[in-house]
Amino acid sequence: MPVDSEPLLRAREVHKSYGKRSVLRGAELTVAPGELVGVVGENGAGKSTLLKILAGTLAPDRGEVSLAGALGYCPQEPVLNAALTVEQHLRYFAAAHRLPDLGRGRELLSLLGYERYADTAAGELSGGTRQKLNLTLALLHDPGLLLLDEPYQGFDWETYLRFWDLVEELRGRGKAVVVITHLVFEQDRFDVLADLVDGRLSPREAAPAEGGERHVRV
Ligand SMILES: Nc1ncnc2c1ncn2[C@@H]1O[C@H](COP(=O)(O)OP(=O)(O)OP(=O)(O)O)[C@@H](O)[C@H]1O
Repeated sequence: MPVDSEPLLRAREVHKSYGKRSVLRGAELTVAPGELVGVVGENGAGKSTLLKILAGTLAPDRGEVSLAGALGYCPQEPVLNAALTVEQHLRYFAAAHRLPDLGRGRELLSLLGYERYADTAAGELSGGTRQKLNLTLALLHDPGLLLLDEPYQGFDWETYLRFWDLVEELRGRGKAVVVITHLVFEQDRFDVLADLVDGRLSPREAAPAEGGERHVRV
């Protein structure tokens, strides 16, 4: 993706405190179409807080976040209705997004390998399958930007690999993906690793894109 393409996300000078605990102190991030950004940092560094602010579910004390286009957000804790089945969740979210049909939802069920749970209530799903539903709902309306807070927690290995295939497919269509990750071994998948230290993001070495330069614009 050319470095001068219009960003899908731009966060400037984001500050956030919980009481006296100052968590974010001027975090900045810019994400371009097709980019895959990993947010890393110690436990408690403020990664989830940052993602909530980027997603608009938490207000910053100060700073600015601008988004271009539709957003998909997968929070760490699935926000599901225990009494509704997987299929009912798809219907509910498809209606909220005014989608014409459940085609994409069914495709994601198949891609993530949990079609057999379509008629199971969310409250009866395993943790990993609940997470698959969480991810499906974030992806349902085919957003341009995805914010994923440790999206593969509880995934078995095959699903984990399918998840990354899905991310590559999204990137191939110009979608940008921001993922909070703890897994050191997967960090060479990212274009940019944004390390959250002392409330600010700084670029960390990530694997160079094959045959080309890498654009680090944190
Ligand atoms: N609602 C809240 N009220 C008070 N303090 C909070 C709240 N949410 C988070 N914190 C505190 O803010 C800090 C950052 O939390 P956050 O969950 O954003 O970190 P994180 O980097 O995502 O952590 P982890 O890697 O453990 O998931 C922590 O010290 C946490 O205890």
